[in-house]
Amino acid sequence: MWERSLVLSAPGKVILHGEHAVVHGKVALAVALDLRTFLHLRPCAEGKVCVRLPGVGVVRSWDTSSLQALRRGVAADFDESKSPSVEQLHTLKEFAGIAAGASAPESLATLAFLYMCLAISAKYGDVPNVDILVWSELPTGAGLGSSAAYAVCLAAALLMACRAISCPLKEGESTARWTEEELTLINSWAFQGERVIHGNPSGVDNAVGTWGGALRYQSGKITPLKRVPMLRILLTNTKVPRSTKVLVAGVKEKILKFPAIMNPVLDSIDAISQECQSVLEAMPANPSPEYYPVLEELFDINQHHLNVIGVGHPSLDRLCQVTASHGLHSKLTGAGGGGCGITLLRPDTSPLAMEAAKRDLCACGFECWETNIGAPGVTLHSSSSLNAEVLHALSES
Ligand SMILES: Nc1ncnc2c1ncn2[C@@H]1O[C@H](COP(=O)(O)OP(=O)(O)OP(=O)(O)O)[C@@H](O)[C@H]1O
Ligand SMILES: C[C@@](O)(CCO)CC(=O)[O-]
Ligand SMILES: [Mg+2]
Repeated sequence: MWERSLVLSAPGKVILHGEHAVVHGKVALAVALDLRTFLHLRPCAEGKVCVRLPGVGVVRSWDTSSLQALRRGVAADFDESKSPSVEQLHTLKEFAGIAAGASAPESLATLAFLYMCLAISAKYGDVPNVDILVWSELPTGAGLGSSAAYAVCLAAALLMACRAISCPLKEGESTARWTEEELTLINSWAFQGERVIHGNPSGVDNAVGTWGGALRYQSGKITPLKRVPMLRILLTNTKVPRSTKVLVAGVKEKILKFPAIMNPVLDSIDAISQECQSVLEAMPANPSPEYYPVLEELFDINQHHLNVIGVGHPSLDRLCQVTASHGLHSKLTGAGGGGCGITLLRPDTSPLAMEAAKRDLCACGFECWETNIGAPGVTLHSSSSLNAEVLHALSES
């Protein structure tokens, strides 16, 4: 029963290779991060739907009856296989008082919630009386899949509230996950949320948010990597804001303008992803340094390609130069244009060298931290299993 208060979470992601190219049918390799978005779901007694999104400054509530009426007005063709239409989004924007061309985080987050709430409930029953709070350990709009983690959490919560999927947490368990079939449904609705936020997503980010681990993604086909070695990755946030939607649209424009020049670059990125996959799958769990030169060279080549397709940024160039001065190799991750970069740490990278690199990166105004990759996908938590920080966020709400 979901009627009690529940907390669920989904991880962010790091794309090792294939960002942008994956939107055009090429291979991407992506891994789940140990930074998560959390959603607290509880029933709202007074016939209301309440949403609080402190990360983007949204506190909204609507009468369930007004959403039900709105749904009747736009619902005819809601389906998880159909893109949200311009007309549907226009109607939802008018209802929520969002300006036509608004692209601010709070507008997109509200629109994605409204779309998913109406579309999911249109398919599975009435608009549920829910109170939803979302908060995140992920920086918003920095290339770590915050939009997908948000959409995956919303999809799982709303599907549970509409009883389209089970509540898998048993008495005495601290965490639980859904069946493959249920995860497939969560993923397909999360993709719709990503469509509202991104325009034309490939689906790789929501796939990682749903399944977690490390995977290869191509045109909707999700293949878990056979073996993933313990990779140490330094994440650096340049703190330069950017929008995935705008960057993805810019790449499309460039491909249309210079197809003979850009398509070979996308093919080369595809080959990089495939080469990287072969290397990773051949590496032992605790790899020795001899595997690293190839991985480092692939980072360097891909970073040049990403600059060619127009998603670089001076802050990312700086990040690469600073780490190179410490013998480390970096590339942007996610949509680029600012946001985050990843630096490959070798097993023989000394703590001293890493501290020196971190100090120089921080001196540029960047924030950096070492991460663990391969985290679990969307998960339901019992309140006793939540860590102190999560409980604190809950008690503040
Ligand atoms: N915690 C959150 N609460 C509500 N909305 C969020 C949250 N995190 C992200 N979003 C939504 O996602 C948008 C950011 O998505 P965007 O795709 O541009 O960046 P990203 O997902 O962090 O990076 P990338 O897509 O490159 O991995 C925000 O504008 C907001 O609408
Ligand atoms: C830039 C992009 O390839 C990754 C964003 O994390 C967009 C997408 O795949 O939807
Ligand atoms: Mg995103």
